[in-house]
Amino acid sequence: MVRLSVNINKIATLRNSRGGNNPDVLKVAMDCERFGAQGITVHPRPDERHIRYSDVHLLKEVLATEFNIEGNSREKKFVDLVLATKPHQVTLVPDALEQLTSNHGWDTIENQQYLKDAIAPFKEAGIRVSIFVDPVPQMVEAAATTGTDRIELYTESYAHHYYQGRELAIAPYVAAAKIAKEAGLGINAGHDLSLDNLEFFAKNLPGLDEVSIGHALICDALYYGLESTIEQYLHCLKS
Ligand SMILES: CC(=O)[C@@H](O)[C@H](O)COP(=O)(O)O
Ligand SMILES: NCC(=O)COP(=O)(O)O
Repeated sequence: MVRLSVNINKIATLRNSRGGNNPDVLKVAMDCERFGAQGITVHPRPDERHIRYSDVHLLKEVLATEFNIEGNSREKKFVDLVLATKPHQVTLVPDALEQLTSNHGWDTIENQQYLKDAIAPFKEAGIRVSIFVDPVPQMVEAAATTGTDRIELYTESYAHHYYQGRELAIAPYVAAAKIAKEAGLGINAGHDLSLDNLEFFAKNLPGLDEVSIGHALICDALYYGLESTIEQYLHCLKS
C-alpha cells in the first residue's frame, strides 16, 4: 500500500497571513490523521514563511502517524531541529535560501561525500533518511551509495507533462524506480501530485512506498472539505 503523507505547509501560510492561530496547524494535522492520512510532512524554510521551527516541536508532541521533515541539511538550524525532534523520516532537499519552492533534486554524484557526511548523523539518531532526486538513472545509482534509506522522486516534470501523454511522462520515473529497487532503496515521491495525476502514478510506479502531497490537496480541500479530499487521495492510492 502506498502511504499518503499530507504536507501542511499551506495551512501555515494561511495562518501566518493574519498573525493569529487560525487555522490551527496542530489541529489540521491531527484532523488529517483522523481522516486517514498515514503521515504528516512539513518543509520548514529558513525564513519560516510557512511552517515555523516552533511548529515542528509542537507537532512532534501530538502526531500519531509518521512525521516527515523536509529541508536543507546545509543549514545547521535545520539539522539541529531534526536531531532535536527525531521525526520518523527526514527528507533532504537541496533548496537555495530564497527559493520559492523546491525545483530540483540532488546531484548525488557531485555531492556524494557531502551527502554521506550529512546523512550519517540522522542515521545514528535512528531517523530514516530520504533524499530528493530527479528521475535520472545516474542520480539514483549514486544515491544508493550515500547511505540514504530512500529517495524521493521529484514529480514536477511528471505532473507538468501528464496531460501531453502520461505514459511518456511517467517513463523516466519507472526506470528510476527500478534502479532504486535493485539498489535496495525505498521510494517516495512528491511535488505537484494531484487528484488528476496521482492514481496513474501510484498504479504504474513499481515499489512506491509513500507520496507527500500539499499544494493540490489543500486547494482541493477548499472545494471538497478536508475529510472528503483525503478520502479521495487515499482512493487514488488504493487501486
Ligand atoms: C520537496 C518538495 O517538493 C516539497 O516539500 C515542496 O518543496 C513544498 O515546499 P513549499 O510548500 O515551500 O513549496
Ligand atoms: N515532498 C513533496 C511535498 O511535500 C508536497 O509537495 P506539493 O504537493 O506541495 O507540491
